[in-house]
Amino acid sequence: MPQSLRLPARAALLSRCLPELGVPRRPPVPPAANRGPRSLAEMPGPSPVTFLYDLLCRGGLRRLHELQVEGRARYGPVWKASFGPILTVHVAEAGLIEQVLRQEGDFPVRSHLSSWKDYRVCRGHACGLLTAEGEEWQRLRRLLGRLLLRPQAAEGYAGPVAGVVGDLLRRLQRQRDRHPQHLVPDLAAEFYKFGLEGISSVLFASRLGCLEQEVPRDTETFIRSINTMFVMTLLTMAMPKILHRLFPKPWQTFCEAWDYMFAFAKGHIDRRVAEAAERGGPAEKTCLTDHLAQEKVPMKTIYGNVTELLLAGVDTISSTLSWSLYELARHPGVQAELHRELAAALGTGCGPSVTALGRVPLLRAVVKETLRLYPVIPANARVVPDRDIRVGDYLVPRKTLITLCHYAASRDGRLFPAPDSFRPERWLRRDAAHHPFASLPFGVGKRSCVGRRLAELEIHLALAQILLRFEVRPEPGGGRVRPMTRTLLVPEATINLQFLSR
Ligand code: HEM
Repeated sequence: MPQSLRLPARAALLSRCLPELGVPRRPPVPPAANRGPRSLAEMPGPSPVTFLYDLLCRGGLRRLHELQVEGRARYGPVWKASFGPILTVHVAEAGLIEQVLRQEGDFPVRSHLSSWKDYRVCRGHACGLLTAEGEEWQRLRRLLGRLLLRPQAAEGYAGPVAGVVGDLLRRLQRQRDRHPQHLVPDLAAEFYKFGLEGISSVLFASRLGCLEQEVPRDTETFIRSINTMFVMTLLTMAMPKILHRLFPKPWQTFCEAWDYMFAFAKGHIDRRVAEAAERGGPAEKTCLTDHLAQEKVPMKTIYGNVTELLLAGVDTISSTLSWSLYELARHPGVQAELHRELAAALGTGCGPSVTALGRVPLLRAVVKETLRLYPVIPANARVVPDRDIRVGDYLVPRKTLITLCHYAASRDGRLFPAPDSFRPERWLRRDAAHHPFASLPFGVGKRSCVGRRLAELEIHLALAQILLRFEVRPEPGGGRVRPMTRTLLVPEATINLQFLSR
């Protein structure tokens, strides 16, 4: 690894503390020796027909993450492919992902061809932080960054989140007590409910009852709508718009799922705002909706943002928790060591605090390793709208969609020996091969995940409490569960684990 690719320690520390500052400045990657850049026409890649064949006949959209690995093996770290009507340049190597992200500019654009944005335009909804662009995005980002990303802000949510973790434990206990083998079936479904309850406690300071014995029907429908919307996202993007008229079902289903999510969020926001108006003063417990209302953010903008935050806080948390426990169950040695460290740092009896969890680096390493193997967002994207950019040996024309293949990059054997193995210890002693852009589950820089601190808080608190209370084991006779792409990377089959009391 060239020295220039390693982050100076202080810059790395600064970027971790202040992700808002953007991608840390480092010298640009030097051009290939004695050669001008190649054009897009010279870039290798499958023909549209081959790509379509791969998609439709070899496992479809669910295998998109594997196609990243195959693409890199076949064409090298940069290749082009047409995804339906969209031509996209795939970049599947840490150094080149870094090169793209360093050129993303002041207002990074994730994608200019998004069915999510089309839906908002179609229904007249405001964009939230996920879908907004330009100065509108920057205004929202400053505001939400202050309310979610500052360490003190996220720690302020520890109380409500700990309450939700308590409910999760009671629910897991009930589920495993019901089963003769102490199995909790379909863990991801349990953690969807936890994710939704957790993010709602932060957004509305109220509880939805997702973790009660009887789950309210509207929360079940909300979770189903998220699933449907994600399944339809790739399909609606891959279909040229003209086909929406000929085969209206996918676009209709996609819109109905969003309609439900917007209506669900609006109901909760309106209730919260009405309660505040009735009280005529600040509530005892404030929440993000209160903060946005106090900042005089227009209601339409609050609806747009809260809907997107609700959505962003469900699958991401569920997938990460499910895979973490799945891998810990398959690696009893790591689980035993983590349990030992948690018990030593937190003692038994009292619940873990954020400060105490900071004394368990293995917990953080387990989550990082889980997200390296199963990045919830297996492929991200960037578009540089106003200039051509250099990517490796190529000059990529402005406005080209660039797919950042994080799944392939984080399973690159040159940077992660035994790349398909779960080895959390690799994060405890970083070796010379460490590259800061090789595993970027939360992204990096100005447009990185605004919910990162909240997500880590939820995941760390939940894992610590679960492991202090239970030993998790694989389902007796259960097979290997692989990931699949459903826009996000999720388990292909249900993850069922045994929960044995400690
Ligand atoms: C394990 C959990 C999570 C993972 C792995 C994750 C990952 C990501 C990634 C990769 C991005 C895109 C970054 C980029 O384009 O550079 C992102 C953006 C975002 N995430 Fe998360 N996320 C998680 C949890 C959450 C939670 C709990 C929330 C809600 C509070 C959230 C809210 C958002 C928002 C609003 C954005 C858009 C930020 C922007 O465009 O400025 N995420 N997330």
